[in-house]
Amino acid sequence: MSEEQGTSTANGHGQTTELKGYSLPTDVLTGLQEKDRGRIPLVLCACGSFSPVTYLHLRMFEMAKDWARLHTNYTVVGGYLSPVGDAYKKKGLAPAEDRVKMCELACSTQEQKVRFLMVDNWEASQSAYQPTAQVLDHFNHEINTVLGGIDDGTGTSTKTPAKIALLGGADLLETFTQPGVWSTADLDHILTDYGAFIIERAGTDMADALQRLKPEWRERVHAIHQQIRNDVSSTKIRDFLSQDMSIRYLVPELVISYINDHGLYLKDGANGAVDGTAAKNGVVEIAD
Ligand SMILES: Nc1ncnc2c1ncn2[C@@H]1O[C@H](COP(=O)(O)OP(=O)(O)OP(=O)(O)O)[C@@H](O)[C@H]1O
Ligand SMILES: O=C(O)c1ccc[n+]([C@@H]2O[C@H](COP(=O)([O-])O)[C@@H](O)[C@H]2O)c1
Repeated sequence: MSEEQGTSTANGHGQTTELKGYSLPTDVLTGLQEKDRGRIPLVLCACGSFSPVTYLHLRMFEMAKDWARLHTNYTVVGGYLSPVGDAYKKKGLAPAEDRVKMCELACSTQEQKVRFLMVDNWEASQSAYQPTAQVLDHFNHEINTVLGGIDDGTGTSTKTPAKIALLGGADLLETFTQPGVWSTADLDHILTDYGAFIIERAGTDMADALQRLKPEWRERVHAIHQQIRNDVSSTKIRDFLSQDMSIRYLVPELVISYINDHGLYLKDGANGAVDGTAAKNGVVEIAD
């Protein structure tokens, strides 16, 4: 994790802390290729707990990438997992440092030639909770202002602005209309200025969730059906771990090793770590 600098700035939502030495990872952010001429570069940003990251989290990017290529004028040039910070305090949340590390290990399993996924630790490193609108503003700033955009593929080093969009599952979409969860101003900003790519999820009626949105927001949502359904969830993974059941082929092998080495998700029965504290260093507390 990056070291905090001590200065903090308020930017209309909450506090963000400037992180000393922070820079957005861009190692596998690609430029537009010759074949993409005329298309708009798209950067997908998935915000979530990732406690732990699963193969479905990685697969969401593949589904959205295919969908964008087949049904839109966008081309995905990069994807970011942005694990939420410890201040989120959701049940089952392992420490942010561990969740970032597990996401990095998961991304390291990508095949060299087709790599486009990265992990950004900016959100996870903040001591204050960062609303998703603010996280998307962060990505927009880093990619379109700091980097100046994406190489447009003309061979002239000219850059073109990238579209930044939120990537998530249908359960996230469902929360958009649940009272008291999101601020209307934030949703308006997220959907009007960025847009969302939403993956169908078992247990959520995506059509109904879409119908509940204001029409002007609905048209900013790309709703993607899972053609091969995968119902894995981090909750189920934590559940399996707490019962000493196998999670092999649901979670990348390197992530499984990390969980075992750090004794994560063994505490408090089915829901694993509570309030951001995981059972660490093999010290296991069994719930009654
Ligand atoms: N099986 C799935 N199908 C579709 N979307 C998914 C699936 N698993 C996770 N997602 C989406 O991935 C994003 C980040 O996931 P998150 O970390 O919240 O995982 P989760 O499995 O929902 O976690 P938990 O079980 O701890 O609530 C969310 O937008 C979520 O909707
Ligand atoms: O910004 C908001 O107001 C907001 C409201 C609800 C959820 N979110 C984000 O949505 C993500 C939900 O993750 P999870 O694991 O709780 O499904 C997480 O990144 C939260 O920060 C964000």
